[in-house]
Amino acid sequence: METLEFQAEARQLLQLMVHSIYSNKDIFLRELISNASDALDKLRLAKLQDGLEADTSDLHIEIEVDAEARTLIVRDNGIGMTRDEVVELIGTIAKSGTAELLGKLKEAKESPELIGQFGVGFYSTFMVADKVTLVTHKAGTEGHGTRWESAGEGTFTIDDAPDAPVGTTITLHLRPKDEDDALYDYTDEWKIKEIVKRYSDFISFPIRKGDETLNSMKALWARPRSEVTDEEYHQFYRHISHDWTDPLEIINMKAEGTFEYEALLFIPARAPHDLFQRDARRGLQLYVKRVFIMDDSKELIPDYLRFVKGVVDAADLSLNISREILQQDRHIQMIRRRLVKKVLSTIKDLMSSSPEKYATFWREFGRAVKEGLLAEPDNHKPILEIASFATTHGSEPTTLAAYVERMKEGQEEIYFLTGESRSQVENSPHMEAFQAEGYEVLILTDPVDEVWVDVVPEFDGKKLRSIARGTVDLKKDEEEKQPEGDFGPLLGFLTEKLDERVKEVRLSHRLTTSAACLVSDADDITPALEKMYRAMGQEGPRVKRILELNPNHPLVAGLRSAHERKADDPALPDTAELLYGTALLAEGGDLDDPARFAKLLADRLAQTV
Ligand SMILES: Nc1ncnc2c1ncn2[C@@H]1O[C@H](COP(=O)(O)OP(=O)(O)OP(=O)(O)O)[C@@H](O)[C@H]1O
Repeated sequence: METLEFQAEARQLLQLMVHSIYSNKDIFLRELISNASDALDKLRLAKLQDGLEADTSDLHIEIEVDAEARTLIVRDNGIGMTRDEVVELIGTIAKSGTAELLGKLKEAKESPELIGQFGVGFYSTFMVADKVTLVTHKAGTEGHGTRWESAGEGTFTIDDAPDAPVGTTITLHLRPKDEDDALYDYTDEWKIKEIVKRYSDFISFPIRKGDETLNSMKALWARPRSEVTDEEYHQFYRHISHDWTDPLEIINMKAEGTFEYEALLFIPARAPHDLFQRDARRGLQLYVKRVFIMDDSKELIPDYLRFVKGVVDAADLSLNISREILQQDRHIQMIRRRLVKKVLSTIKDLMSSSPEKYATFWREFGRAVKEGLLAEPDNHKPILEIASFATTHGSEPTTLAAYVERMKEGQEEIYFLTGESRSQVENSPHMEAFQAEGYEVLILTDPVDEVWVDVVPEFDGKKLRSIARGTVDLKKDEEEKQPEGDFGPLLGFLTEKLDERVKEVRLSHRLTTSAACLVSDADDITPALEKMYRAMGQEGPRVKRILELNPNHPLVAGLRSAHERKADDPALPDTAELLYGTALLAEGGDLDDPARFAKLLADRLAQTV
């Protein structure tokens, strides 16, 4: 027999379990049944796909209690574990995010939703037991099995188990019952029945106690929606998603005819902590004729809808289907298209039927959904229809349809400005004329916004237009206040002086109070995008922008007269640089040489005091 130590993080998590932070301790049984069900799925699959020799004629889960000895046993005849697997899977928790979870748990005392998000699984047994024994024998291995035992403190023991049958048996040595602490008598037959019915009814293998089968085993996705309670759906959602919070929306689909499939999808109520982590688990579960085939099937749902959870059960696929074949399978691609369509239309329906749910959805997942504008050009329309954006119109986000409805007479384009934050965008000089003239501007501050706006040309026939690009002329029909004097020579002079930084200096129609601003040419990439490419390691040529001057600003008017009086005034090039630097700072940009700018400014200020 060997005594081993739990890994540090596992130990901390166990501590939390022993000193029970959960108010609901019943769920330990759900976790054990869930693991057993997975093990049964795996055995059936190993036989089917890898030709493992195993008896799968009576796959089941068995529960046994002994009131006197105060033990509860959960047994399965599934895949089992090797000794190494036991040590690794049960003794360590190298799951990503565990450290983060522990940090958060320390702050919040009662936080089942946090635990649910990470799934402590097997360790939850220590809420109700002061000793846990696990005996297991891996299918397909000769010789003895393995016995693992722990009191949930620092260590566990591991030993040979000579006569262990294939599968896993877990014995809980129950703590004394303490109903004030929601610790019930888990040897009580009624309690066991109640828990199984509530949490595990849909499990597709029989859960037996004595001669009785406690669960109905009905595949939830095959039952008509009207016959399934929300509670049943929610438990199933937990089983497949390990998310404690109830889902926001449930989607049933059934296709008959040439290619039959059923799907049960869930839109979660909040984003998982790893939504934007590349290595996160994603994808749906794939079944073929009620037989579990694989988890995390990415082929069934595009990346931008990676938060959708659920099951697809296809009738006409081969049980031997591999991931490689899935990727090319025509039927799978068709199912995927239908699922996308259904998810998008469900969200669209939410917008009118339940605006609150929609708002939650967009807050949690909008950033991911917008990636779809890049990935699926064919779906621009349905994606834009369910999108909403911050706007200068008010503090609530707006849909594009609502924006279009509010467009001023004569306005033909949808205006937007990208930036790092709402306040930066709102205070940008580019905004001035639009605000002064009462045009609504969308405020786009997610990194993905910089990118999709380049590939989406229009919505509802209206062009999407960055107000920091190209020329603007908001007062087409009105008589414009003509600036006094001829700016030609000054503009020529500045264009030459600032040649390394800008491609042109011209007069602006978009400024009302600022002296100057920088704009991109209509077809050039924006500085933010340039920065993103650089951050990804792609060096490109720096794209020069255009400096626009406000002819009605005293500084610009003064500059014009100064240049007129004395074109070779040595102070003028410095002023040009200051003007450029100020414009860059105003939009939140970075100066190339801040020290030089500060010196120029200080020298200039010194002359005025
Ligand atoms: N009855 C069992 N038969 C075979 N393997 C098991 C069994 N119970 C647990 N395991 C193995 O131990 C691993 C850890 O189990 P645990 O319940 O701690 O986490 P999990 O099931 O992976 O995660 P979650 O609880 O979030 O589903 C499982 O992934 C599985 O590989």
